[in-house]
Amino acid sequence: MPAVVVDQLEYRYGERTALAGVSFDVAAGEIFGLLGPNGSGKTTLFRILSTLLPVQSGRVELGGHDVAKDPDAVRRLIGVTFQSPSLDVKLTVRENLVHQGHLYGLSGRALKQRCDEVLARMGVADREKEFAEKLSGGLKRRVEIAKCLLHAPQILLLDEPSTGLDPGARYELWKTLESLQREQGVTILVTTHLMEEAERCTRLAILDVGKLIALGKPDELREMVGGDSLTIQTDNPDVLARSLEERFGVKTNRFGPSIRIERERGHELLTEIATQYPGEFRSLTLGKPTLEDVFIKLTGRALETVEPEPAGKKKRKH
Ligand SMILES: Nc1ncnc2c1ncn2[C@@H]1O[C@H](COP(=O)(O)OP(=O)(O)OP(=O)(O)O)[C@@H](O)[C@H]1O
Repeated sequence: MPAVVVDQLEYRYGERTALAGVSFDVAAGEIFGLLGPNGSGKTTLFRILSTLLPVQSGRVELGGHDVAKDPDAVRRLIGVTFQSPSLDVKLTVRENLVHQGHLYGLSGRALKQRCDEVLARMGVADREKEFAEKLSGGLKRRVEIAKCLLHAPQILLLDEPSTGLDPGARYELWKTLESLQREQGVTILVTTHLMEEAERCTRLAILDVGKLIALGKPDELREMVGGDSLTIQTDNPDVLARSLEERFGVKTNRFGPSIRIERERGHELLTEIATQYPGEFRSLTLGKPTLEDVFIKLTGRALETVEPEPAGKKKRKH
C-alpha cells in the first residue's frame, strides 16, 4: 500500500486555481520531493496533506486513511514542520518537546524516554537545557523535527525544511533525514524550490501553476534533457541569442543575463562560441543537465519567482 495517494486533486481559492488535477503516489520509505517555483501550489498541497485545508475535489489518502473522512487518523500518522518556525523560543529545547508530548497524550517515564530518544536521534541531546532562542537556525530546525518525531509518526511532511539554513546545516539536516528513512523506514515528503534538495530525493513531482508536469527519479528526469547544457552569461543576451540561433541553428532559452542551450556534444559548440564571439560573453559554462534544465525544457521558464494571475497574466511576486 502506498504511504501517500493523491488522486485528481483540485483546489481553488475563489477564482484562482492553486491545484488543477494533481495525481501521484508515494511508496512507504521514500524521500519524495515536491519541486516547483513560488506559486506552483506546493504549500496548498502540503496543507491538504497535513489536514489543514479541506479536499475540495479529488482524493487524498495517507497510510490508507482518507484525509477527508478520517483526518484524526491521518494526524496520528504524520509529523509536520512548517516554513515558519514553531518553537517556543522562551522555553528550553526539552521544555518544547515536553509540551508537544503532552499534546499527543504522552507523560511521565514514557515521555521522558521519547524525548531522550528523539533528542539523540536529531543530534541535539547536549542542547536540551538551552533556550530555543539561543540556537542557530540549523539547530532550531533539528529541534522542530525532533518535536514532530515524538509520537513516532510513519510519515514526515516537511515544508521547505532547508529554508534559511546555511549549506553546512543543510547538508547535516539531509544526512539526518536520510538516516531516518534508512534506519526507521519513515516516509518523508518535502516541498522545495532548491535544486540541491531536490537532487537528494528518491523521487520528485515537479509542479508548475498547479499542474504536475513531471514525476520520476532525479536521474530519470534529467534524462528528459538531451546531451549537455551550455550556459552563457552576457551583457547583451537578446542580441547574442539571436545571432547564435541564426548562425548555429540552435534553440536558446533566455533568463535575465543568461542564455541556456541544450545540445549534444556541447563542447564543440562551446569552442565555436569562444572563438567566434570573443569579448561578447562574461562566462561560458558546460555541464550535464540539472533539474533546473528539466524545468526549463518543460516550461520554457527558469524556476524563478513568478506569480500567476487568475486572468492568465504573470507578474513577479517580489
Ligand atoms: N490564501 C490564499 N488566498 C488566495 N490565493 C492563494 C492563497 N494561498 C495561495 N494562493 C494562491 O494559490 C497559488 C498556489 O500557492 P501556493 O502557496 O500553494 O504555492 P507554493 O508553490 O507553495 O508557493 P510558495 O513557495 O511561494 O509558498 C498561488 O497563485 C497563490 O497566490
